[in-house]
Amino acid sequence: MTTIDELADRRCQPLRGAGHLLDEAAVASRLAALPGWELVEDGLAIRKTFRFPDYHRTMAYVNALAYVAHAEDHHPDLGVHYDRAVVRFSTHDVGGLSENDFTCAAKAELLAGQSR
Ligand SMILES: C[C@H](O)[C@H](O)[C@H]1CNC2=NC(N)=NC(=O)C2=N1
Repeated sequence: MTTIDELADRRCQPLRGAGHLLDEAAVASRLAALPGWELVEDGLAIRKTFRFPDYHRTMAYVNALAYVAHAEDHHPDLGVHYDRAVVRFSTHDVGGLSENDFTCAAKAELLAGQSR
């Protein structure tokens, strides 16, 4: 079984090409470690909506996540709203889901501090 800590302890790697796509079983085992994350777009991406009490806290989270994304050189698509942030990961250089998406989703999850 994959745990969220195992995922979050990894560092993103530069990946390019469809050879880095994760297969269905690999996606399923990683997704099971990420509470509230769902597979979207026919399995090409994962997504979660994080809810916050107000705009200030939403922005604090989004900015912290941007810092992590910069450090990992792997970037989420973000929907930013008053009381929530919609975080979507997919690896455009690979054309779908790679290890990097789950590494960063786990970091995004622990950063929100809502899963422990
Ligand atoms: C060179 C650099 O590693 C790549 O351009 C990275 C940057 N961030 C990225 N972010 C995401 N989400 N997918 C990518 O394929 C990707 N590629």
